[in-house]
Amino acid sequence: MITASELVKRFEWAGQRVEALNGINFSVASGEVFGLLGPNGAGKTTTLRIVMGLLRPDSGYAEVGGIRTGPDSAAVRAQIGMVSTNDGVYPWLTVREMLLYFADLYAVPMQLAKQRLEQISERLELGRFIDQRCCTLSTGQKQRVILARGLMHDPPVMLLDEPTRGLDVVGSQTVFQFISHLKELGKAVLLSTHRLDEAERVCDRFGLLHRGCLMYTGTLPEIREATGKKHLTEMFLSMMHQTDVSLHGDDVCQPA
Ligand SMILES: Nc1ncnc2c1ncn2[C@@H]1O[C@H](COP(=O)(O)OP(=O)(O)OP(=O)(O)O)[C@@H](O)[C@H]1O
Repeated sequence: MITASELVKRFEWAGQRVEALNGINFSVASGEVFGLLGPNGAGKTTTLRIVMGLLRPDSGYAEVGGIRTGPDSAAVRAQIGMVSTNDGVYPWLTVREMLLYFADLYAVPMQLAKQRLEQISERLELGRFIDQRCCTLSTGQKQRVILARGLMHDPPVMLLDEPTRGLDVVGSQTVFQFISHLKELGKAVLLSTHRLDEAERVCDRFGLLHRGCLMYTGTLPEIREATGKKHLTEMFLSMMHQTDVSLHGDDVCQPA
């Protein structure tokens, strides 16, 4: 459902060149949760933005449902629900108004949108604050609304960029239960997170990203075998140590 092929992205900033992605490859099938894990600045958000079609790669490509993504690919965006903590909610609309407005933007018929709203509201427990203005919501409530918004047009693909950022344990738990639910619905889910413990529970496969390189890709047993480490946290630390050593005086990292 999602394919990333040899994605390369560089940024120029204040005369400095940043190699945000160095030719990464992965795929995510329907009904699969793929965890894109990496430290700050590894290139996770850049990857998600390319898949969403918000950024154009310098080379390589991303496809969703067999269609190349890019800033002009409205057909691709209709297939994707994007959840990012940077997304604002409309402060003066109530939760209900905002979710129905987003359904309308995606041309979902009003009757169907209302049905979806009811189902999603039940699943994410929005009922208590659904008629409250978004500016009055707590961080956790707002995040549940953002998750709901990504689902109003029932897309086959969900991109979740740090969906638990700023949430407490209970809020994070709700989000991860929601991700399991997306999997049951047969969605292809691309998840970027720092919550390695939760990722270990909910993801089917992983990509360990560091400095724009996908160092390891596979199921947990496959990455365990490749790294000789049991838990994601240990794999993660070992990967960072290895690349820090190999990057000394060099700008190119070597995926394993
Ligand atoms: N628009 C931009 N202009 C310049 N540099 C950028 C831009 N967007 C991203 N970068 C750089 O590209 C690299 C990857 O950034 P990205 O946001 O993809 O990382 P990330 O893995 O999502 O990090 P985090 O976990 O901190 O959110 C970083 O060095 C970042 O500073």
